[in-house]
Amino acid sequence: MQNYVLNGNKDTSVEDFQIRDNLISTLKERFKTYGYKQVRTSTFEYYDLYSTITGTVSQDDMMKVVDSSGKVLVLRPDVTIPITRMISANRGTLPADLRLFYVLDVFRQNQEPSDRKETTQAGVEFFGKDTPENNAETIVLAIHTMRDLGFTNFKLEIGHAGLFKELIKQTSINEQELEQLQALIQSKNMAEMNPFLDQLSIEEDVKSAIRSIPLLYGNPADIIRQAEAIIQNTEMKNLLKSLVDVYEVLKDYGEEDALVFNLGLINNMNYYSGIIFQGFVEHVGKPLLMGGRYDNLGEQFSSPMPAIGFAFEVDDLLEAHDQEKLWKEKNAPLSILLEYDRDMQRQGFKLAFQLRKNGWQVLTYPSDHTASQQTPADCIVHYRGDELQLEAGGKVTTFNDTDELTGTLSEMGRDDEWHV
Ligand SMILES: N[C@@H](Cc1c[nH]c[nH+]1)C(=O)O
Repeated sequence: MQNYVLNGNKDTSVEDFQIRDNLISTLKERFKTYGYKQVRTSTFEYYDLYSTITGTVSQDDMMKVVDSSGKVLVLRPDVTIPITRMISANRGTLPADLRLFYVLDVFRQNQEPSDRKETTQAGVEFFGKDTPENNAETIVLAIHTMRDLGFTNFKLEIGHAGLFKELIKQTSINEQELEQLQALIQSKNMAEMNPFLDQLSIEEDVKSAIRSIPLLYGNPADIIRQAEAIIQNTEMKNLLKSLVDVYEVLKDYGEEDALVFNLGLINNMNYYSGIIFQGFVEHVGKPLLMGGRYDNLGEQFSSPMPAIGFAFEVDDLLEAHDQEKLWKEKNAPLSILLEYDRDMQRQGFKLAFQLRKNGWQVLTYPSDHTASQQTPADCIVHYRGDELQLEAGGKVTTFNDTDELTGTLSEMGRDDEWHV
């Protein structure tokens, strides 16, 4: 029989959803503490939005649909672009900094058929000037959130989209060669990169600067020193200086240990114009978060809109995390089975209402129900004509009134270790 399961499809079970939900709450709470407010953009967008602007998702990667009038639409392939469009169209020039976050599904057709086509991104976009403080604050938020998620062994790699672009300006290589070169740098494939560069007509010192780019990886202080050797002009000098400035601010946040400079870092999106970064966890080969400055994207809509942002890949975070328990048990409300005698039904429902007001999960059953139908719970409350009893941890306690019962349940609810 056909199983109708799409390649790369992932349904989410009750348990997985709980873990996912806790993870997302953790992200959202942290974003809010840095002043971010949640927004949402439409799932459907005009294909033209992505086909006419530069620095966007590759057209082959977009999932297309046709509406009833024959217009080609795409399922949201990126969030940064529509948010920038939305802000740029509504705000003209920004009167003040604007910090927005989102938790949204992103649809991309990957080369590998087994890859997910639908992923969830939890990200932030900070519309504000390119200053070391703004950039450092955004990076610190990424680090802070990684810590909240319980990751200890992670690194934030920092690079600059402009440095490489500036080097490329010194050459006359075409679009296709550039793509090839970027892929080689990204995979640090020196064995193929050297012969590839040799067959291009590029000046020797620029060539050797490009060659050293993938090697510029490591401790920020060391890399800053080494990078000076590849500087070709004042523009590049200023770009490097801007990275140093951000690094200096990050030191005051006390976060230098989480940082690595990677000047060979190339982010998939082409809209980045300045500092870029990615977050990695030990033993996981792909970045769990990526972001950077994209100061020129707004210009393609109505107005210039300097901005920086990043997004976590929620599905990858879930896979990477080996401490699922941490998320699973956090915030799980106390679950109560309330069994009432049929002639006490009205009072039973009233009690259930009171208990739910405390945020507990309450399931009600008449006391003559079949026990095998019962959903397991942390404890059982028996409400009989003359008695109010709590059955928990193998013990039965009798109460005089519902307030007394609620008091005991509150104590239990606070105790994380508590189980039936
Ligand atoms: N939209 C980027 C991440 C990002 C958010 N803000 C800036 N960059 C991506 O999908 O890779």
